[in-house]
Amino acid sequence: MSSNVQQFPQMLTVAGIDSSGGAGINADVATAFAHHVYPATVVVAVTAQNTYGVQGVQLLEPQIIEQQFASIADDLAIRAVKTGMLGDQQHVEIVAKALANYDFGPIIIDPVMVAKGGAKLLSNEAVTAVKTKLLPLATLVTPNLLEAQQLTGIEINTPDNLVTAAHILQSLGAKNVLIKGGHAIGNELTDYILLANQTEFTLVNSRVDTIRTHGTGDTYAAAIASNLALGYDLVSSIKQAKEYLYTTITNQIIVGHGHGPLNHWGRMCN
Ligand SMILES: Nc1ncnc2c1ncn2[C@@H]1O[C@H](COP(=O)(O)OP(=O)(O)OP(=O)(O)O)[C@@H](O)[C@H]1O
Ligand SMILES: Cc1ncc(CO)c(N)n1
Repeated sequence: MSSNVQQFPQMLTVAGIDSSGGAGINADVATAFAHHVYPATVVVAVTAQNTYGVQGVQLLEPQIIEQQFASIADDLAIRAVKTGMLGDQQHVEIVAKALANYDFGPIIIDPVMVAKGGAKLLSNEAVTAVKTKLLPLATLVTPNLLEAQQLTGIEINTPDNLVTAAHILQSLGAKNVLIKGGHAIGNELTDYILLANQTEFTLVNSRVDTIRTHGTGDTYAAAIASNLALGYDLVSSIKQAKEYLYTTITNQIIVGHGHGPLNHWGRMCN
């Protein structure tokens, strides 16, 4: 019998595992597969979590995190990397050191701070490390409104403040900035993008009336990283990622009783 050999571009996610399968590394892996991209993983944290909230967090020992990076770098050909939940200052620093050391292609930093139910996924002290160690490495940083406020110290309550915050994130070293609007009030959600060449644009979509939005931020960043691994430029990677995300929100699946996960088969339902 003849065999079939195929090659898929490889991406890497550096984040936490969600036992309920909807966010973190689980969302990233599902997103990569849906894009026909092969996902490698560096596990930084294990969470006991469901659609109601986070019940437990365990950060892994530094040595096994460093070993995961080395194992991947020694063997795979990673074309894009994204980071998610990193936990505390020490782990942010370990990850930043590894990302500076190895060439995994474009670096998407999703500065995950708080889970949907309000549980902290990044300690307060770690915010400084994200600013000083991770943002200078970022090809793209993708904060939500609260994360953008924390990182810049700016209260984002007007479109002007939003633009100011994006420029501050650039001055901290992130080349491109995407501030997500999912936490805004109202039925129209706007993401604001400021590119390295100072071009700016927005992506606007209507809010889907659903509580099943567990893992939206992770999925968005993982879809951008997948598109970059496929060879798309940054702007089309962002736009296509947004479309992918929307299909996962509009085609709902029923898992759990709270903030349920997205539907990564969503594209096949349309
Ligand atoms: N109910 C919704 N309907 C449509 N789009 C949504 C909805 N909720 C979130 N989004 C979109 O998902 C993206 C991520 O939104 P958000 O600002 O909530 O990120 P996040 O807080 O990082 O997500 P997470 O809670 O997974 O960490 C945004 O582009 C936002 O417009
Ligand atoms: C492990 C993990 N990473 C990220 C998030 C944010 O969506 C979460 N809830 N859990």
